[in-house]
Amino acid sequence: MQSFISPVTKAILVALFIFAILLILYVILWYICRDVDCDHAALKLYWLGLKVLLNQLFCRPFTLPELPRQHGRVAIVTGGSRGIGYETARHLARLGAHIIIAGQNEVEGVSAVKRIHEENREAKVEFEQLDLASLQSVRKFVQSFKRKGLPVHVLVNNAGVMLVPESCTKDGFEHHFGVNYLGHFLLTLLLLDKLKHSGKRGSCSRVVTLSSSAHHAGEIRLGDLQNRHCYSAHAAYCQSKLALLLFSSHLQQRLDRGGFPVSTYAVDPGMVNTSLYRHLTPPARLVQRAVARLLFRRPSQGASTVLYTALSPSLEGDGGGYWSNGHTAMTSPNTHDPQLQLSLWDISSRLVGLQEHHQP
Ligand SMILES: NC(=O)c1ccc[n+]([C@@H]2O[C@H](COP(=O)([O-])OP(=O)(O)OC[C@H]3O[C@@H](n4cnc5c(N)ncnc54)[C@H](O)[C@@H]3O)[C@@H](O)[C@H]2O)c1
Repeated sequence: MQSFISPVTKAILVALFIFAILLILYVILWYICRDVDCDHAALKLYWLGLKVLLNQLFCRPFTLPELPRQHGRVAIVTGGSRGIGYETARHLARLGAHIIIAGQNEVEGVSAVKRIHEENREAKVEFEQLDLASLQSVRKFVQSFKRKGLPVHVLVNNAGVMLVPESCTKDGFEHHFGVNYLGHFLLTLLLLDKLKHSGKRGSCSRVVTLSSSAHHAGEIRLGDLQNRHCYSAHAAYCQSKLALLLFSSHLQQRLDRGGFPVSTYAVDPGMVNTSLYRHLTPPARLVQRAVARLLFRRPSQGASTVLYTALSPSLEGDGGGYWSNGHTAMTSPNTHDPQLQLSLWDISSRLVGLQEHHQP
């Protein structure tokens, strides 16, 4: 049968249809966010999530190439007892590395160690207590690790929380800022002498930090890092992920200036089906659960770019970047602002009470 609609009219109708769908989705998001929003942070985060999901629908997940055996090498994975961190630790253990799972929940940590041992009797894996919501706990973890006399070749700053209700860490910092960012800032800098001594030219030790595409919706307000002006858990999460990205990039510049054999990588694991989403508002959680099985990545897929940046010889000496789905990815423009990086670094050092000699 002959069609009466010309190709141009067809294209216009398709474009109008897509526009209408996007408009409807935007209005739904706006409705879901209306009670929790502040400076449209929630709306921006969910809109971003929608774009990432569409991208994941059409883009194949990155397939991890074969990675070298890791015998004699030591890796620390924060929050390695579940989700992306667990899959990262499991894979590293399979490759023969000695793994320290660092987490705040001992029961979960011990169970993760047991599961890895069940799969691989030879695995060298242990759990160590680390609560990133307490600077004292971070310092205690580093002291206890240093007493073991082990080197550290890979540090994976993986642990994180998202959209927890408004609360403070033991040191009085906003929870996302304190756990996701400041805790890892202090941990990395306290371990830096170990990382410097464990790496060598041609085989740098590596710091892999889990950021997120959510950083695109983030803003660093140097005068209000605790988000006290107008609190939104959404804005706080996005800010913490942007701060991690600025930290990772600035740390690489400092290490390069000192000629130290340590490389840093910031990673977006994609949207992965883990317990990270448990604090979403009820309507958003309902939608997330409905689409998660179909569109979200599995934790092992989320861990693949983490493992790639942590271990791939092809990335040797190629630090300082932001990686997603096995490739370098675009960051938000303010990530490259050197003054912002430096100011954030100085403020963070002061907040965690870091001595000069710990800074590269
Ligand atoms: N899941 C995703 O879609 C996604 C997307 C982008 C970025 N990320 C990032 O990936 C990382 C891992 O997240 P996930 O999806 O596996 O989530 P998850 O909730 O499964 O795991 C988070 C881990 O962090 C640990 N943790 C939380 N608070 C801690 C604290 N105070 N001290 C020590 N450990 C603590 C938890 O115990 C857990 O092991 C996070 O940094 C997250 O922001 C995840």
